[in-house]
Amino acid sequence: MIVTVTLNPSLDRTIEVDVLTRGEMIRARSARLDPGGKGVNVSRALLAGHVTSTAVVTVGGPEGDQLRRLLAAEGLAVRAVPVAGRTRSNVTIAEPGGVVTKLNEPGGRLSDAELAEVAEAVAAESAAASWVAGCGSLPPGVPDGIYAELCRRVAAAGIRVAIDSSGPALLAALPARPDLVKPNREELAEAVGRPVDRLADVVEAAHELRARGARGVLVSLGADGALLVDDDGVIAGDAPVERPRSTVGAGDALLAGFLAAGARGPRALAAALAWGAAAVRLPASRMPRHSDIRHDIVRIRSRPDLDKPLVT
Ligand SMILES: Nc1ncnc2c1ncn2[C@@H]1O[C@H](COP(=O)(O)OP(=O)(O)OP(=O)(O)O)[C@@H](O)[C@H]1O
Ligand SMILES: O=P(O)(O)OC[C@@]1(O)O[C@H](CO)[C@@H](O)[C@@H]1O
Repeated sequence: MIVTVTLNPSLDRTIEVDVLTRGEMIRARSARLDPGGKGVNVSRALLAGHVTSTAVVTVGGPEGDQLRRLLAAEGLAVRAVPVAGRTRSNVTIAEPGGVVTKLNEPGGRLSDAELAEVAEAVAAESAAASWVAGCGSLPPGVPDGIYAELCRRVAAAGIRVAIDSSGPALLAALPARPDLVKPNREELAEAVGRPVDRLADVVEAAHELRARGARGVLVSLGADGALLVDDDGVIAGDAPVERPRSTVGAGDALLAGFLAAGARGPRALAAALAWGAAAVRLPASRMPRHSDIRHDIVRIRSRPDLDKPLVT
């Protein structure tokens, strides 16, 4: 059983267009609305993969009510914490070939009292959990140290913790020794303050995050696949997708696949890559079901070519 925590969930509207031209009126090909936010997506992917999960989310305003309805329609187990600020709406413009432009709102402000209610909800829901995953950006009013606090509380209860965030929230979480962090290439580069252009740079930066406290580092690298650095060493892999449809939520599917497969070693990395690739072949942030996942396309390398320049 895996608990996810999303402090800044969203309604994700995806609009498919032939081409995005700034300053013009564009007629869309299609539009769809999904429940969103990184932890929400991890729980949706776990549900699709038949892994028990509960999503702890803040919900506010009419958008929050709609988020609850969308999650209920998907059959997700949700612990909704009502808050005064309204749930944000994020927009994705998707062009053919998987090119996406995202517009993410900052989200409604959370008060200290609301954060205390989230902490209570996490404690209540995680009694039987093997992992708690804190995912996504922090809305206004939330201190950068919130994920560090989550790590300490969850670890004290003997439960493992994964953090998928960026910027100061990710940096502040490291000394609290998360069992896993899942930066993408950009987030990793920001965390170490230098560009990450080759696999060797990724390895070096991941080691740096470990030196600062993270026990395991799973770096998602878009079309370049993913790289795992933990106590067992370094492994990398990829799973090519010929016709990407939407990369939105692929990182969340990757993390879900990794946790679902035991979060260690080549087997977990291979599952992560298969789930991530399956998400990329689906529209918007649709999460893959068993029938969408292809394990035969995954290539795992225990001795990756470190000089290889990254393409995405
Ligand atoms: N073009 C692609 N081809 C094949 N696999 C891809 C592609 N893009 C993404 N993936 C898979 O999805 C995983 C996650 O992608 P990415 O690194 O873009 O995550 P992310 O930035 O965290 O995404 P998000 O925040 O939208 O969930 C990659 O590690 C890879 O396994
Ligand atoms: O603004 P954040 O919290 O960094 O990311 C939010 C978000 O872009 O992440 C998910 C995809 O990973 C989407 O469902 C959602 O819109």
